[in-house]
Amino acid sequence: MGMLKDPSVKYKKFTPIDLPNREWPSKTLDKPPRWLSTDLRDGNQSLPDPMSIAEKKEYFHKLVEVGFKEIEVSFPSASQIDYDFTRWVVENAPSDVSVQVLSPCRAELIQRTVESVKGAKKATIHIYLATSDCFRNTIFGATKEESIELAKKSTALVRKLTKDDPTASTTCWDFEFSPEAFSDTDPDYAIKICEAVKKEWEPTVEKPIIFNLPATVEMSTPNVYADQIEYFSKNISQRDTVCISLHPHNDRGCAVAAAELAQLGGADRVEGCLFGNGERTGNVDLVTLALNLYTQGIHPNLDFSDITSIVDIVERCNKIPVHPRAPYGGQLVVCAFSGSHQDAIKKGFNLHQKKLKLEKEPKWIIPYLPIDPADIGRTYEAIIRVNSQSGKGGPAWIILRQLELDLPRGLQISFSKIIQAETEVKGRELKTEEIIELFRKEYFLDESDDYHTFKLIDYSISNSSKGVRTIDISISVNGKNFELKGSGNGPISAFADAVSENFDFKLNVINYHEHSLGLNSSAKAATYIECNLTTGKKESTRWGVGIHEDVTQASFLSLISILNGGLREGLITI
Ligand SMILES: CC(=O)SCCNC(=O)CCNC(=O)[C@H](O)C(C)(C)COP(=O)(O)OP(=O)(O)OC[C@H]1O[C@@H](n2cnc3c(N)ncnc32)[C@H](O)[C@@H]1OP(=O)(O)O
Ligand SMILES: CC(C)C(=O)C(=O)O
Repeated sequence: MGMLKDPSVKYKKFTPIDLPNREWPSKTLDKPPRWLSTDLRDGNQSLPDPMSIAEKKEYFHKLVEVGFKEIEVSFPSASQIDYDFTRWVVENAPSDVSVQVLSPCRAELIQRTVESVKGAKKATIHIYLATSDCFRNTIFGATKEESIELAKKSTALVRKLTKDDPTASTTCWDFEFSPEAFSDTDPDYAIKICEAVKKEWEPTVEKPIIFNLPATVEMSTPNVYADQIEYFSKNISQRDTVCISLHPHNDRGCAVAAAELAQLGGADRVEGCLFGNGERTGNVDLVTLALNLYTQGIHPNLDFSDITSIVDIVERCNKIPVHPRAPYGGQLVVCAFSGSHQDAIKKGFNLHQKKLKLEKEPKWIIPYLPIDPADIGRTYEAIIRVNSQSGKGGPAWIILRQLELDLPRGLQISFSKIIQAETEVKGRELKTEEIIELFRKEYFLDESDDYHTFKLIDYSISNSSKGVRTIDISISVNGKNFELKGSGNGPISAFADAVSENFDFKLNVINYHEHSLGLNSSAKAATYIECNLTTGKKESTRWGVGIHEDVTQASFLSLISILNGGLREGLITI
């Protein structure tokens, strides 16, 4: 069948509400909302493979650990499993966590639902009733007035069984009403039914009623939902006795935007799921909402310092993977493959490290990284990964992070060619350990019993005349020992002179860099030397790397590293 040439014959454009004096566009988010997790209800009811009791318990503990104080744990009248789990929660929930349970406006189901939370320290009875024309007419065939009457009757029943029941007075009761499909409901009718419910419940400023205004199916652009919420917030009476809650689904992929804009419209609370699990395309992703606040300098009152453990439990219990590109928690979101991104991130971290020496907590201003991965328990190592799209910055970053070697630009370029060739041979990303192994092998950093390599055995340096140093070196190669003499304006030039005088190739130093490694007594020196290596008519440029406690010996090891490179490539023959 395929797409219609003119979809307007089948799909009606959503009619936005008329809100000429909307204020939300000029507001900003300055504080976190109240949060409700519905992972165990909306999230669970939509799973191909619903959570087991054990998984629900584990998940509940994680939600409490993260800091949720309002958790919708079940639809107790749905099954004995849901009912029994609710009883477990009642017995195990911390006293400051409100246990929320959901019921449709059906008397027998409301009774069962209230029964399920008897004895709870804090409990919220959440009832819902579809109010959009589509739902009301299609499902119930009820008039608007009939729906209002059903909502009033259901509220009165909840009240009778909870805050008005003296035998239930040990529980701190809250009440939530959802005009289901609010985002597709006539705004004035939504207010009318909620006014009727509020009149039945009689909330106070101290104990506000929760009106949860769901985008049960996301029908429009996020700004429209913001308008709907602002309109409701401005027109519901006794606003200070009302908590406006959001429950956006993600059918158009705009749930996060809708939730953020609707908070600007006046909402006080957000219902959603971790990493956006839930019916169809999911509920709004609470991780993204919370960390979006965090990266604006506003603590969300939820703790995602160990986001990896949260990803693990969400994936394991839902049996649905977190998308690799899910904001903040996705496996690929704190890593860069492309060379320019890697270069920018590496430079950003270098700058940040310098600022850390001057101030305790410098502002986080790193290209391409909106959040410090360490803040959410992610390692830097994962930030930069290397494939054929990477340039010199990626491998250099990994060498820096893993070996503390801060390669000079020329050596980065030289080593990146080795890496590029390897990524093309392998046709995939190179693992960190593969890059380290390639680096150590390329620059002979490991003691090798390979007979066909130069080894430094010993050396002594003396001052022969003003500014001239002489050196006696013992080196071995191909199992033979050589005693060499050389002189120069320093140890390195004297070493190069000794080698050049005694073998049929010349070493000419053109670049030198060094830095310390480690701290205090365990400190070592890392040296990086680039030389022109001339043998007969052949000339090549090579880098060498040397690490040793003594900076002079480190330099000599760099030169040895160059000689071994020349030997391996057949530039030098002994
Ligand atoms: C937007 C949401 O996610 S709301 C939460 C939805 N979650 C669930 O439904 C999960 C748990 N549900 C259940 O276990 C069952 O549906 C029960 C226990 C609620 C009802 O079971 P049953 O009586 O067998 O009804 P069944 O599951 O066949 O659903 C059909 C009934 O649902 C009612 N229904 C359909 N849509 C809705 C709705 N949006 N709101 C309220 N009731 C609805 C229908 O009116 C119908 O009632 P009827 O049988 O009296 O005509
Ligand atoms: C029960 C209600 C709040 C719901 O889940 C929805 O409208 O999506």
